[in-house]
Amino acid sequence: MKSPVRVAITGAAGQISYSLIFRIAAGDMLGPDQPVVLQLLEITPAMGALNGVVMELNDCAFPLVAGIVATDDPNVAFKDADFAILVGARPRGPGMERSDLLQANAAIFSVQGKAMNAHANRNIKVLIVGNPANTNALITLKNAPDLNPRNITSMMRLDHNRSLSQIAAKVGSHCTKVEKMVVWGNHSATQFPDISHATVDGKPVVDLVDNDWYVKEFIPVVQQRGAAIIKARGASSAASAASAAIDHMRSWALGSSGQWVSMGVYSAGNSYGIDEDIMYALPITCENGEWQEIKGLAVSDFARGMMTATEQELVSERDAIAHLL
Ligand SMILES: NC(=O)c1ccc[n+]([C@@H]2O[C@H](COP(=O)([O-])OP(=O)(O)OC[C@H]3O[C@@H](n4cnc5c(N)ncnc54)[C@H](O)[C@@H]3O)[C@@H](O)[C@H]2O)c1
Ligand SMILES: O=C(O)C[C@H](O)C(=O)O
Repeated sequence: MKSPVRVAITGAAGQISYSLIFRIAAGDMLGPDQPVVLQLLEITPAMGALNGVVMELNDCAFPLVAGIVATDDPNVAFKDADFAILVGARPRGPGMERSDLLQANAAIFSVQGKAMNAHANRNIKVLIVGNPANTNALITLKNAPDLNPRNITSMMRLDHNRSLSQIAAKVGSHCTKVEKMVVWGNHSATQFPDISHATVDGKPVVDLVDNDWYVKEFIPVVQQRGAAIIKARGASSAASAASAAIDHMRSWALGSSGQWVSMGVYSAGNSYGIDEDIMYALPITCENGEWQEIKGLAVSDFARGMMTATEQELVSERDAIAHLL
């Protein structure tokens, strides 16, 4: 057995965490030989509910759980953390504009960025899930100047996985046969799920589907999938979001075995001419605990238009919270 690593999770009494924490505890994220200390953060009014989650975790008697910390203090939650998954965020309330949502979350993520900067392991791997995830990640990064910006990422893996499954269903294959999918940009309705490089069983997807399906069905379905789940379930995606967070962290920590994944990363130095001060999802491979951008992919005029639209949205989100950076 390895020595335990510390995994901080925020929003730990919420619905995503109710799936996420138990799967981490079962070894799905870091492997069956990696014990974990779970460091769970909630707001003070939710500490009772968090206590219930801790009771259930104890009742599972997970072999890999080496300790549990439940707290409403970010300085305690992030202490020596090796991994952090920031799920807790302020949801949009009635009458709230997108800019109000950005401001409310800016307050949360600046406090948490500062706490990680002060207390976390210097090599901490951070994933932001709480929406608006990319811009929350940018705020976190700006408030953690002593951490390597490469160690702060935002979640696009749910969009990536949704894309794999839509393509597999369309061509009558399995999602494990779909490779080289890329989702660019923001985790929002402007995201660009790009099939130009994708293959199924090695065959180009663009040869297997028609362009009308790609532009008029596939792209809008993936862009709007979060809203469709909310409509169907009466609540936003939770188990699938947790599963994507597990996939993101596992690929990053243990490697993606040459597979392409989509991750929201700090855009400095990107090879696609994207604004260099946003969190933008790029095509990525992971090896030895590091992510690498896949550089130099061909970009058609159509793709460039889509990549620019989602870039512009991220720039305007950054502008809306610029005074807080
Ligand atoms: N990036 C993605 O792909 C993706 C997918 C699905 C959902 N989401 C987002 O994830 C977030 C969480 O979703 P959920 O369904 O679990 O919501 P939820 O409301 O069930 O849980 C959120 C939890 O966060 C807690 N919280 C709020 N502020 C906090 C703070 N400052 N510190 C610690 N905890 C805090 C709340 O008390 C609550 O328990 C939402 O913002 C949602 O939009 C993102
Ligand atoms: O919470 C949402 O708005 C949707 C969520 O981000 C999702 O993609 O399922």
